[in-house]
Amino acid sequence: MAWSLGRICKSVQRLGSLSSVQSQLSHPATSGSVRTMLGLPSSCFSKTRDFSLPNSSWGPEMMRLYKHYNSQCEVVMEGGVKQEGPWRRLPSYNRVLKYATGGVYLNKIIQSKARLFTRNTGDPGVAFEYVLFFNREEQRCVGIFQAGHLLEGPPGHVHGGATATMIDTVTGALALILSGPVVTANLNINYRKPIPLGSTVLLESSLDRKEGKKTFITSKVTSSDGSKLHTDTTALFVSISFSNLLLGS
Ligand SMILES: CCCCC/C=C\C/C=C\C/C=C\C/C=C\CCCC(=O)SCCNC(=O)CCNC(=O)[C@H](O)C(C)(C)COP(=O)(O)OP(=O)(O)OC[C@H]1O[C@@H](n2cnc3c(N)ncnc32)[C@H](O)[C@@H]1OP(=O)(O)O
Repeated sequence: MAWSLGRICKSVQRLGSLSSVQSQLSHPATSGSVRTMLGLPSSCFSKTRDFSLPNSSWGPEMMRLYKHYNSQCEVVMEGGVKQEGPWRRLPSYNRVLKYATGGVYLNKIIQSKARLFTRNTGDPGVAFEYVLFFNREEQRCVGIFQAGHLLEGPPGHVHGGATATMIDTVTGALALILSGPVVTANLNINYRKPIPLGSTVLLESSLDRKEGKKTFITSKVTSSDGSKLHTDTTALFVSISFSNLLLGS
């Protein structure tokens, strides 16, 4: 059933409430948490597969880092009492809003087939495999990224655009959590060392500063053991009126 524009805008106004985003992120992630986080009913979402959970394509390094951060999402206290840890895993779906991004004016086929392009391959492991974790206290996000063989740029290495996509994803997620609806205004990437295809790398992003509508985030990509610097980045996100985005203006 198609959504009326009024209903979409109403939901989006709730999305604009940073406190609701923050309060949801202060609770353990569940499959429905993003829905609740965005203040949208389930009919606004398409597939519910959470792509940030391990699958058979994840290699040993990807699993090691995943377990490292995931184990810090919940800590067991004396007496076996479980308590929230410093990190939250961020669930990830291939479509957040069925009718987002000017979608109300788009061709219905485009609307129904549109997918988040980092999550649009059927076969696990061939392109972007990643999971994001958020640390509220430290105001930072980490991404663990395993680069599949379809992301080749220079022979045997990851395409710089694919790396930029992952940097945008991790810095964008942090900006969104900290500032509400934003768009990337500037992404300044220094490529220091190529990333071998098939390898797992760590993306770390942290808040530099906020100035009015602007949120500045810094980020680096390293090898999974942190010994090799692949990129360093500064990013600027600008707060937007989310309803303008939906209306296509
Ligand atoms: C995108 C949806 C966001 C919401 C998503 C919701 C749910 C998502 C859930 C999960 C997320 C899943 C995946 C997310 C993954 C990655 C995130 C991807 C994000 C993107 O991939 S997003 C697409 C690419 N992105 C664009 O498509 C932007 C096009 N662009 C514009 O929409 C405008 O250009 C805008 C709004 C940027 C500026 O609007 P404007 O021109 O009206 O300027 P405005 O006055 O508002 O600027 C205020 C202050 O920013 C300064 N400023 C502006 N631009 C600057 C620049 N480039 N360099 C330096 N400073 C700049 C001004 O100088 C002023 O500074 P001051 O206040 O100091 O004067």
